[in-house]
Amino acid sequence: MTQSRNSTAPVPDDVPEDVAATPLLSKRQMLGYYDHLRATLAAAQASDCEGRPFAQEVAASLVIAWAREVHAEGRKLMFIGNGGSAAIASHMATDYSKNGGMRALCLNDGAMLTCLGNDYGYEQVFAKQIELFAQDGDLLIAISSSGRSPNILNAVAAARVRGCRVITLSGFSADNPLRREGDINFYLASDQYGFVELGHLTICHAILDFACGQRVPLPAAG
Ligand SMILES: O=C(CO)[C@@H](O)[C@H](O)[C@H](O)[C@H](O)COP(=O)(O)O
Repeated sequence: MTQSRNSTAPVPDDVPEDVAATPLLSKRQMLGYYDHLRATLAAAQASDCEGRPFAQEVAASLVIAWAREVHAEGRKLMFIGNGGSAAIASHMATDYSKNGGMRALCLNDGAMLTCLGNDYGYEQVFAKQIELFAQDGDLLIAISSSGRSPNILNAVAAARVRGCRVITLSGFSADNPLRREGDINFYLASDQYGFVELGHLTICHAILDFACGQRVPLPAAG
């Protein structure tokens, strides 16, 4: 065992040379990242379409109530996002269906995306699917870190035409356009994809876990 250069943590002898030669992450750096993520999440903002602020827990409770209502009325949840947010959309559609017992899907099918992108342009890939599949009373969950992706904004507009309710999750600039478009808008004040994406995933997952009655240890008072 040797010692890493910027930490007191021992490095196993069998670590490959090229890894050992790379400056190692310090535990302080790792904890700093985790702390920053927690602080970003704790400060997450939620508002309605007029920009009136909600407490995070009120917004989360409303989402649970709406998701149950949508299901009871035979309607569905639709998740959309690009890149890392597409992965969140897939993950959430799976979990809201399997664990939450709701009709939930994501609009990420590869053949559909390439077809619509090729035929109508990438800016229409979600809007066209909403025109095809959305019903009055469905709930669209639109996830975009920048809050500026045209295909997400177009999808929200298409969902309105169809009579869907909309929940948005965004980040980066506080005046990003998506943040004004949902009935409920979650916003994370960070300009880094990692924090915004992890934050969005955490918010969506926490809402589902609470909806499923999962017990979570409460933080110490004070
Ligand atoms: O993490 C990253 C950025 O490095 C990507 O996966 C990211 O999700 C993609 O660049 C997306 O296209 C970003 O779109 P959006 O979330 O800002 O709407």
